[in-house]
Amino acid sequence: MKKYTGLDDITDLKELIAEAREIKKNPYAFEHLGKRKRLVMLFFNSSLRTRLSTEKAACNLGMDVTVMNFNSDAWKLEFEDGTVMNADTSEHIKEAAQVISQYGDVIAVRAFPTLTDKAKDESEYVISSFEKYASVPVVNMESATAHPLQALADAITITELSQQSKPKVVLSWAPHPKALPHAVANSFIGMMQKMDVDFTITHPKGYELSADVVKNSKVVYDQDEALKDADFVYVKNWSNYKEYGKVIATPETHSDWMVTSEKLGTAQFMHCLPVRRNVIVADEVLDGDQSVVIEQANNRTFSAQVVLKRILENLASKSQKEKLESSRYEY
Ligand SMILES: NCCC[C@H](NC(=O)CCC(=O)O)C(=O)O
Ligand SMILES: NC(=O)OP(=O)(O)O
Repeated sequence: MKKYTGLDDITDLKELIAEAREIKKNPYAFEHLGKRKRLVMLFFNSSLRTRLSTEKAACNLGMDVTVMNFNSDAWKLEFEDGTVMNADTSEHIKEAAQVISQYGDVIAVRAFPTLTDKAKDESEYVISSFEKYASVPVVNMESATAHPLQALADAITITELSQQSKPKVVLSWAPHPKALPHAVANSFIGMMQKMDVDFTITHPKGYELSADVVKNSKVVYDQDEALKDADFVYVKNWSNYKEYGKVIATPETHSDWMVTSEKLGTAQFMHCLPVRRNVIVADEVLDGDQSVVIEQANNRTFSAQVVLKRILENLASKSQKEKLESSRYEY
């Protein structure tokens, strides 16, 4: 694996999940692979799971880790080409990405969307600029439109906990007071399209996600109908996509979309966390036996670790090739 910025970087999902599960059984088996390799993690937004699990994954592989909260600690970055930088941005991504590439062997970035400028968000200008100007592999720790490390952890969790060969998985929108990104839902949908599952999406009318993401996945507007006989219910809020970034359906107008034990039936409950109790989901669900959110978060370590392992292996084979080529040149 050369990088991990989206689900398209996965060539063999089944193998990747199987390998992540092996790593989970034996997390230190490759503790020498990352020796003298450094992961630099850059956060433009808050994080609990991604920050701690990705650092743990890197350490399990013997890597060193540097974490930087970009907004509070670094210079404000300019991403536009040819700008006269006489306002509030102090450093251009062109220099920053090249400089960071000298300090880190892998760069991981978290950068949420503006939720005000759809075109800018969909251009993924932050993570794609890092990809463009960095000379080392880039890992997506949740960008404007995608959260592929989360989706891989979700796929591991469903594979581990499924009691059916083709489980019924439902992604349900739920209300939230704030405008939230589409990234988690987008990547979960993309992942379910790659898996052998019976997949349904449910949300209020008008809350359609990008057609480029949903493709031909089934959408059912009646939540009760969608949830019928589900094996896994994945709940997530997202802000309106058409009226970009707006909160049209609120916890007040759509409290009936909150997931309760009655709605869940016999399904297992999933959420990427953090989750707002009694807004997205009732206490009884999170505190009950059918919630798998803690194990789902545990799998973030193994999703990050399998990705970093594949990237480190690719770096090792690249440097092996370079050594061979330079020794050929000497003779
Ligand atoms: N990384 C996991 C989810 C991050 C983000 N959630 C949030 O911002 C929730 C914040 C709050 O509930 O205040 C999202 O939906 O993409
Ligand atoms: N699920 C997830 O990405 O959590 P954090 O935002 O806490 O990293």
